[in-house]
Amino acid sequence: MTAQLPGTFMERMKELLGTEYEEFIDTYKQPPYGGIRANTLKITVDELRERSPFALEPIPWCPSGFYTGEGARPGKHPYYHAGLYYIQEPSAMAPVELLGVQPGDRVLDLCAAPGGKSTQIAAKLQGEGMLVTNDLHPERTKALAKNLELYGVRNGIVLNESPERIAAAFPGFFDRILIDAPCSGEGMFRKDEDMVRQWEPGTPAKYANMQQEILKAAAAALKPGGTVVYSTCTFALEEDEEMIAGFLSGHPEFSLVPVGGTGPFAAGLGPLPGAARLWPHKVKGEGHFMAVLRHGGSEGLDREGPAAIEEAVGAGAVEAEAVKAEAGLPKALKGQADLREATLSVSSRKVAKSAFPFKAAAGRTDHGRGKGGHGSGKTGAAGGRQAPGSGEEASFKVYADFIQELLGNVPAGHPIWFGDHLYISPLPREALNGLKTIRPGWYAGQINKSGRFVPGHPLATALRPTECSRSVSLYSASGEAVSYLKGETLSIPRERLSIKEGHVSKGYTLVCIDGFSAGWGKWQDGILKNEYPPGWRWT
Ligand SMILES: C[S@@+](CC[C@H](N)C(=O)[O-])C[C@H]1O[C@@H](n2cnc3c(N)ncnc32)[C@H](O)[C@@H]1O
Repeated sequence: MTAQLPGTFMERMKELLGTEYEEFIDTYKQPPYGGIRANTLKITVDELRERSPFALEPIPWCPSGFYTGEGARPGKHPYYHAGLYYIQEPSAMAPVELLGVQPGDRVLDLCAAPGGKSTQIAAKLQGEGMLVTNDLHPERTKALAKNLELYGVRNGIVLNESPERIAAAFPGFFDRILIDAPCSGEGMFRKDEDMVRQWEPGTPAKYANMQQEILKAAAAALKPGGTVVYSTCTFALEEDEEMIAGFLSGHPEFSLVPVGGTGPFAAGLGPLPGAARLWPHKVKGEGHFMAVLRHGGSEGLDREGPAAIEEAVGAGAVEAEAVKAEAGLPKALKGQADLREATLSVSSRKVAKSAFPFKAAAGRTDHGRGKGGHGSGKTGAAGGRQAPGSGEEASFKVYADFIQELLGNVPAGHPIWFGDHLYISPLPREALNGLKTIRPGWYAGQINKSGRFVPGHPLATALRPTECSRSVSLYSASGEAVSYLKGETLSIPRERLSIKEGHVSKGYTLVCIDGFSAGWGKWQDGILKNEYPPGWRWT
């Protein structure tokens, strides 16, 4: 690295590390490590390993993560554009591994942009349960939303809120919360020299104040018995062990799950050996700190809360059980009869029309085909834009007919209309009322001026070719995949299409790269018209 490390920082590290200091400081002479993580929503770890165009070496703390080595350019391969892997700094893959996410969980990622850890959480959820992902900075939520779309996440909601407002809307709601805290970034100095330039001796204290507030909000949004993982990419004690020690002393209902000193994780410093550190002179990765915090809610309390709802939904005995289970619902839903809809996981199944109680919007929308090509604008406060209209049933029918032909079923979830744009959400609209919502769910598409349903790009990226009545696979090795990603029209003979029995060859076709969905095309008479959005194209 060329930037000069701040003297105060070096002095402090000498004090922290003692005899290890020389070894630590030598790491700044080496380049940072690069990594990718398999997106297991689309590809298995073994398959990625077999197909990878560059050498992969496993990362010890993340079963789906790999070092890519020098010379690899993972961002310049069609597989990146098909969302098969996320490019991520190796140490940054550790916090989500400690969060213990299971399919079906309700997970909140409070400081999420640009979405590295959110996409990792989504892969662990495997489409079941929900991910509410948030960032305070509006500009940064654009990349967050785009990453959820690129990686084929169906059950994600993107917010642009303060943690306090999220906690107020969702008290005691989430099973697991990740706080990948804004921090002074000392652990990233080798990778990001701008962080060195921005650092001042008072920077850690400035962030510590923010971190305290975020932890407080997370504690309020967590359900009894739930887990919070707090992580930073800094070495400063006041943002790491001291921050967590302070939190624990003010929140006796939480305890630290000891992970430091096990496997690849070094023990935490000073008062908190059970917290975990990744040191750049001990592992192949940048500096990271992690603490796993468990709420000690009693099993009994937990059973009366959200877990009881999940169970009731699973058993199909919904109506009677749901009434008991109000405790774990978002505030906006308390007192509502239809608790069932709050807990449906987003998996493919037939949905009765009566399961969609929300009105289609008759109002204006900012979801035109903008840069992202599929409604990339902000939706505004959920519930604020949509005017109840009489067109709900008609709009839904247009969508349902289209999607039934395309997929053979109607994906489960709550339809949320913004103008003519439809999202399928893991939560009902009311749960998001008053919150700045960037993406209320999986973007399905829009009704155009001619009254036809036009499928959105994120609908395609989250589908498997076997789900779709028409698909075509392009070869990454031949150059045709890159032509598609550049937006070119392709000649594709009918024999290359996979068409399900009873379906015609003409129409929207899922375009795949070596069998992995990448976007839409419209096939007719040997020509595949390109529907890959302009803002996503290969340049
Ligand atoms: C370390 S970065 C997150 C990286 C992200 N988790 C990932 O894996 O891609 C911290 C993020 O916190 C956001 N942030 C800063 N203050 C915040 C606050 N008070 N509440 C929520 N997010 C905040 C920043 O905009 C930044 O995107």
